[in-house]
Amino acid sequence: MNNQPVILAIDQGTTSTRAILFSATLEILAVQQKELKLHYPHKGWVEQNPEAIWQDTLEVCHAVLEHNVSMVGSVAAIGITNQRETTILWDRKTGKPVYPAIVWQDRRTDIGCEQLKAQGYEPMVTARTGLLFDPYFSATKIAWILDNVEGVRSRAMRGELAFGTVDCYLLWHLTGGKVHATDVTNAARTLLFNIVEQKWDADLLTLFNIPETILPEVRDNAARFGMTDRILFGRGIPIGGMAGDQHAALIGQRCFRPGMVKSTYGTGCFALMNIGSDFKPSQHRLLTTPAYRLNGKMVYAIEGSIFIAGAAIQWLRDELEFFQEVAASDALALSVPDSNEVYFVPAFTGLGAPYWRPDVRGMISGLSRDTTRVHIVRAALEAQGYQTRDLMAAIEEDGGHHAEIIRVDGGLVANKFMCQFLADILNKPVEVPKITEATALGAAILAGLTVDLFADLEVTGCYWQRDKIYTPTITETERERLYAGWKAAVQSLLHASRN
Ligand SMILES: Nc1ncnc2c1ncn2[C@@H]1O[C@H](COP(=O)(O)OP(=O)(O)O)[C@@H](O)[C@H]1O
Ligand SMILES: O=P(O)(O)OC[C@H](O)CO
Repeated sequence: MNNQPVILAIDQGTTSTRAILFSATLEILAVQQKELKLHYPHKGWVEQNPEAIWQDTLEVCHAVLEHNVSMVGSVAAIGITNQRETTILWDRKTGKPVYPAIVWQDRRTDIGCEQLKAQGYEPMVTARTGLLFDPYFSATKIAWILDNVEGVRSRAMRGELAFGTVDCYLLWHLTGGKVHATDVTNAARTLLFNIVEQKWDADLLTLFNIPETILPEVRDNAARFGMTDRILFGRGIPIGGMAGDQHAALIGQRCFRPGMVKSTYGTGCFALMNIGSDFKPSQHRLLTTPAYRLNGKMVYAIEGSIFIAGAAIQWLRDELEFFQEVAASDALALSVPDSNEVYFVPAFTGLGAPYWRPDVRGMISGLSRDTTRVHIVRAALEAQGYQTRDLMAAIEEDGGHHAEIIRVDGGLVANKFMCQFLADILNKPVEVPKITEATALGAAILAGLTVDLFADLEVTGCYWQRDKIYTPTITETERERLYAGWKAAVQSLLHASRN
């Protein structure tokens, strides 16, 4: 019988939805997971069904609690973390979405972003939001729904509709439609939230032609977000933590000191460095974003965003049918000494930082008669290292700190070849924690803070444990030779796409 308090973390990712029960000493007690479908109705469009997102969330929460009935009464708080930027508009009365969720990877608004850039607005937007014009962020997705789905703009103007990223949509449903709120990290990914003044920005709302009536209230990451509707779990449970998945992973990896870096390899890859309490716009086309805000005090991070990481391995599995399980890619990559000069640039949905080219698409180069599928698999895993290397020096310069070590997490870090290659190409040690579910862990920490299971963030540091460390093994000459090949491949792609 377990009478100790436990925390339920909901991690709604792009590829799957997870519910994880954590003990008060932050060990994983139980996990339930369900894969989520992506839909590609047109080239460059990526959508998900919001109702499936909510139903899957409820299903995994019920499953994890049903399998651990003794713990149901012990859930002290819920923490929510989520794929960011993905945009949902729904009817405040019925909860029904007015359109599918437009996923962060969706590129349908790239021309609109180009036009705004050409009109010279980008410096102002970067100074206020830390972001730049790219279809990645929510604002142009919201505007697209308002402008393209019949009747939606007038319903929004009448106050009938609510906008939210996935965290906000889940909170609304978990509280039975009572709370329309988000947290500062998710708000910061919309292009509408001023992260210096920490409020929705009236000029940006005008620029994107978005009515304020649809926006949620913005709260700290550890806050009383509301109680779950009794109908859902038989009793009201406080929702105490909320953060976008990359910010939650920074917390889960305990990167509490300026200069500490984590890189999460899930569907995409996102490397964040904690830069402390001063806002600094990037000089290298990276993003400045809230790391977290607690008791009203903001800590910022510099972020490098890579759109495709694990998704490339899934593509090899599902579309090319190279293997049945993504885990098989590890042994395959290790079965050859190198990638035989093959480079795989996984720009399926454009290139993110530092290139920001929504128009380009993926490329596999260097194919010859003796290329095998194994070389392509290896090149796809190596691409994760190269993409991270593209960001690291810029993150260090923007952040003003040398990163001694990189803490990694996410589904892909189960792949030993990928982790070793990352250490080799970055020329830095790569640390894998015992709990690689850093995202859910971060949400659990935030929820635990609100219900006083932890006095402050720092006390949770003692529960972080390293599982493995990968150290560089290749020579400088080899490292630079490999990286030069990657740079040449990316340049040829960028050049070909411009012509
Ligand atoms: N052993 C592995 N080797 C390579 N890729 C893997 C491995 N295990 C998981 N992945 C990839 O990791 C991704 C899932 O990671 P996860 O952190 O759950 O993602 P998300 O939070 O985006 O849903 C998938 O894209 C999958 O292809
Ligand atoms: O689904 P993930 O874990 O790759 O994360 C998605 C990001 O939050 C998008 O910004």
